[in-house]
Amino acid sequence: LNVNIKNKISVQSNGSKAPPSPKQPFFIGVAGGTASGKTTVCNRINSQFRDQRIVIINQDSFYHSLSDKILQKVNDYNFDHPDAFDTELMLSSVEKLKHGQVVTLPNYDINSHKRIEPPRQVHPADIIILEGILILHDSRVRDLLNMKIFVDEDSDVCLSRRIERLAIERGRNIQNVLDQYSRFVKPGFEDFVLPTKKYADIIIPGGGDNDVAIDLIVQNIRTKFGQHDLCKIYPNIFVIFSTFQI
Ligand SMILES: [N-]=[N+]=N[C@@H]1[C@H](O)[C@@H](CO)O[C@H]1n1ccc(=O)[nH]c1=O
Repeated sequence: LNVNIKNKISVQSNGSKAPPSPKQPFFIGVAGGTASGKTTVCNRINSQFRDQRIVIINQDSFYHSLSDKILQKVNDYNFDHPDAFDTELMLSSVEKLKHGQVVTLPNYDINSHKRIEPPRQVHPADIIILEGILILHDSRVRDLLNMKIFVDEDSDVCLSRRIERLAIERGRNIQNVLDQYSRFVKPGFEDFVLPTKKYADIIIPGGGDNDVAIDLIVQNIRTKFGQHDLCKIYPNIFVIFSTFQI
């Protein structure tokens, strides 16, 4: 075990003398079309980590509240455009979490299209997953992510899931769902979501059903955590090693 630890540290401390900084959260971005399987991917990753604290933050929480004026013509509102989101608030929230601060996130209600009470308190965690159709759109958000995932599902599968979810489960008028899809969701996917695929580190074909992809992602996070945990579990060895080095 000693040899193993020593090797790990020698790999770890490539010339860096200072003991490791307090562990920052590991940020994962999960983007992709609506109903592509993003939430399933997030939940399956979440279920693989019991000894780490994981928080999932939905980009949908950051939708701007709609004024009553816009609400009167909500069918003409484009929820699939980047400007529909309060990205500045999302950025400031992520920055705070990165520095170990507790944040208060808005609680957006998709039925009333408004932020409702109470807001959501989010405490810093070991792994923070940001999930949403346009998570990879803003370069400032991308720069904060340690891992960028794009969930790639066929559009017809996404549409059929969306009809099932919105019309069957939530009782929305199917014509209304199809109109919104052709006016906003499909063009929004092609203009804004699909172009962010090129920024992904990992593209998951078949979304949440892709066991191999999920396992590879979980293993990769574990190795990253391995490094992190080593610092956490053996901090004193780091000090000893760096003393000898000096
Ligand atoms: N319209 N439409 N689709 C958007 C978008 O594709 C999806 C993003 O998760 O949520 C949908 N969305 C978001 C906020 C809202 O108030 N209503 C709504 O339908």
